[in-house]
Amino acid sequence: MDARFDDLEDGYEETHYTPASIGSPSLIADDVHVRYRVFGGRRITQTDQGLLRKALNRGRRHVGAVSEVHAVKGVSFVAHHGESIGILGRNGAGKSTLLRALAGLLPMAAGNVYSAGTMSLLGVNAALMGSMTGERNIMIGGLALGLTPKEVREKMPSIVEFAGIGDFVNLPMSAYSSGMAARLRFAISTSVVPDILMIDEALATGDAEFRARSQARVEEIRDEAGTVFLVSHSIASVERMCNRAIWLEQGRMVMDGPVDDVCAAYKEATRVRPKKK
Ligand SMILES: Nc1ncnc2c1ncn2[C@@H]1O[C@H](COP(=O)(O)OP(=O)(O)OP(=O)(O)O)[C@@H](O)[C@H]1O
Repeated sequence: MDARFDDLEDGYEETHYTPASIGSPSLIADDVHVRYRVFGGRRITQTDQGLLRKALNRGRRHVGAVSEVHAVKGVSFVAHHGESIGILGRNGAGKSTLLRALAGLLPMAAGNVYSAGTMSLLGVNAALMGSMTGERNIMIGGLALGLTPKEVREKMPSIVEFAGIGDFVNLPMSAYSSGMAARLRFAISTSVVPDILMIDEALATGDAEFRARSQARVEEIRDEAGTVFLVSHSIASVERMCNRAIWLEQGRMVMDGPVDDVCAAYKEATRVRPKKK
């Protein structure tokens, strides 16, 4: 067991949760591990200086220590159609890494992910191009989601309306506010109902009205028997939008269960207690 994991109060054990009324499995994560390799970051010692000189003489590009961050450590669960699963955890717990690995965007060091159906990851960094107009981004995004040019053109007005960007659609996205860009990203990514929608903090931006509309869209997707994953620092968002939650701590799954139980346990564990005098 990871030494720092012992610090967790009450020592929650990993659980394997199967909801009472479920659809068929949509995604299975089996003992998923993700490691990042990090170059540099250590104080240069005299030995390193010697190595550095040698490496430079040989014209190598990467010099310095290589270390590893074991960001996700053996996470397993089964997600079902019709479930909306919140992923909770403190900064650096491995939430975004897990989501990207589930979406197939990061290589896994070990383990497997099996999924049934199309996946769409909606993140703060989802690629839209600043130098292109909103219209062009909608076209490219739509094609990337598997629509034909004709289908994208048909959906264009509803995407623009949902995003609430009006005439800005004809301007380069570099002229958009961050909220407008986030709304357009959300509108494009959900214009085709994916079987599995993964949302990484993307709902944190936008005003109250847009948050309500995006929540309704997420519910629609869930109701169409899709599966939704939501990474958020807002426990309230997870409670509002999810029926199940997974809590990660330092890359490990601490708890998986009904959203109210997991949120209550997470709140209790992360509560700031006044120091005893
Ligand atoms: N590209 C990267 N290279 C090296 N280490 C990384 C990289 N991305 C993340 N990490 C490390 O992996 C661990 C998990 O990071 P991750 O971003 O998945 O956590 P998170 O729970 O989403 O955090 P946050 O809530 O702060 O967004 C952290 O220790 C982080 O420092």
